[in-house]
Amino acid sequence: MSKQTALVIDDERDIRELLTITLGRMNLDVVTVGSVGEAKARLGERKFDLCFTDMRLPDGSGQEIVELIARQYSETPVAMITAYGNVDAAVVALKAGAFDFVSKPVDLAMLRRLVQTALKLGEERRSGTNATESKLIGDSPVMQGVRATIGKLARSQAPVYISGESGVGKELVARQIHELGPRAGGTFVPVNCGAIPSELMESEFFGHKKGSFTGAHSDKDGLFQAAHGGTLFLDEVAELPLHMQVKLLRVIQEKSVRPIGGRAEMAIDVRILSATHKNLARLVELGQFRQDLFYRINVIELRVPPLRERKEDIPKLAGRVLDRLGQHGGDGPAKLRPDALKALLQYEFPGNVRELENVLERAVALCEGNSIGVEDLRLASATERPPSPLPPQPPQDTWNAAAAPARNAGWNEARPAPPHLPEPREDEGFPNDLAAAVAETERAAIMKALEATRWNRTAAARQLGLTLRQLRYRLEKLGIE
Ligand SMILES: Nc1ncnc2c1ncn2[C@@H]1O[C@H](COP(=O)(O)OP(=O)(O)OP(=O)(O)O)[C@@H](O)[C@H]1O
Repeated sequence: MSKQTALVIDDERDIRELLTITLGRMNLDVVTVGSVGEAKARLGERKFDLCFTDMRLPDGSGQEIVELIARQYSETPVAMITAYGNVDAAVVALKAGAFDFVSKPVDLAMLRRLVQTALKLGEERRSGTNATESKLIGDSPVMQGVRATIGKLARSQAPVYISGESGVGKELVARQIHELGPRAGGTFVPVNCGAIPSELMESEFFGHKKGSFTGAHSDKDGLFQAAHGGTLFLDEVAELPLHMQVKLLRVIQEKSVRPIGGRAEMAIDVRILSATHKNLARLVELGQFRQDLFYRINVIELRVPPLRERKEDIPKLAGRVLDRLGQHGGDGPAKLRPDALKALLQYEFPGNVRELENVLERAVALCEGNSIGVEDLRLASATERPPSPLPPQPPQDTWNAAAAPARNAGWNEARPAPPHLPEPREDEGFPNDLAAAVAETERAAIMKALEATRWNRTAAARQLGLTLRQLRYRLEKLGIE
């Protein structure tokens, strides 16, 4: 197999050399350049498996490169090398599609972990546009219905409201609608509406101008601008506070946004997909969600059925999860014994596919000899199981999956919500190693959530406003077993 190749864009010779040596030791070929112009030329010549770019370059910015890669070479994971102390730039880069950032001075252990994760990500992305398609597993009639509807919805530009219980795959479906449609070249921006503090929401969605409020040190684009030409996925849309609902409605209607402190409206071209596990129609009745906004976003509804309505998909889903988990271990994928498979088929899965992933991940850790038995699954019995938190299902419409075929949905995923760090007090000065301080804060928050949930990663991820995948990425990055 030919060696994987990384592109390093930095005008500092020392950094180029450091990365060349470190990546070389990881068996990667390295191409180095010192400017945006050269980087563009190299990117046009060949495919890279990974890219590192400095933020400030003599003829432009690393941000340009991140955006270019997100647009044209989206299978190449790109990490931003940020100047010491510049978290804001890192967040901007993450929003633009960078998968991570590296602070100078570069910590070699962190760098190595980052490279490993990036290469995995790249492989996942490269497994094809069909990656998404093949990722949405299930041949049950209801899932065939979901796929057929996704195909139709991908060709339309209408807002789609994706309903369904927690963990059924709503985000996955939203991504597929984006990727199979004409906006696939644009950015898919997932936003977990429940994870953004209310006071930051307006700035996060619409951006702000320098000096418009304390702390607005520079102009900043919002999520709408980031999704321009692509898709904005409003996950947990029911969590939007009423004042934001009004503002969002206006933007959807006017197709333009005005950043906080800005004078001019900016035209935006964004397709809105939204999702929640709550019963939005019921929230409208209760006056907790604006009816006018509900009608705007719920132009078409796509319901993703719970896993218990498609139990025949469980073996294939389980097989895929075990294959994925097996790639990290030495003994290859674990296998389910017949008693374990039977138990999975009988179980109701209130947490749906996410719970199945969680159960199998734990079972792989517990089982002996790579063979999973029923005792390794530790499934809750009907009596000890908490009552289903699931709301009554909203009514279905003609696009609905159960009737015909069809439907399914972060800051998150590629753009995780950054941890909310306490503002450094002036008298405290700044940490002398920002990356380590950020990692420490992240580690503390994650450990707290894991302990509070007795190491139930699914529940911990939910508490942290992350997807399970994001949490896993962070656990791996921070070396938490
Ligand atoms: N049909 C499927 N095939 C393969 N993986 C799936 C499928 N459905 C869901 N998953 C996996 O299950 C996990 C949960 O999916 P996802 O995050 O899309 O659910 P969700 O409905 O958006 O959850 P929430 O309501 O909590 O945000 C993810 O890891 C996703 O990849």
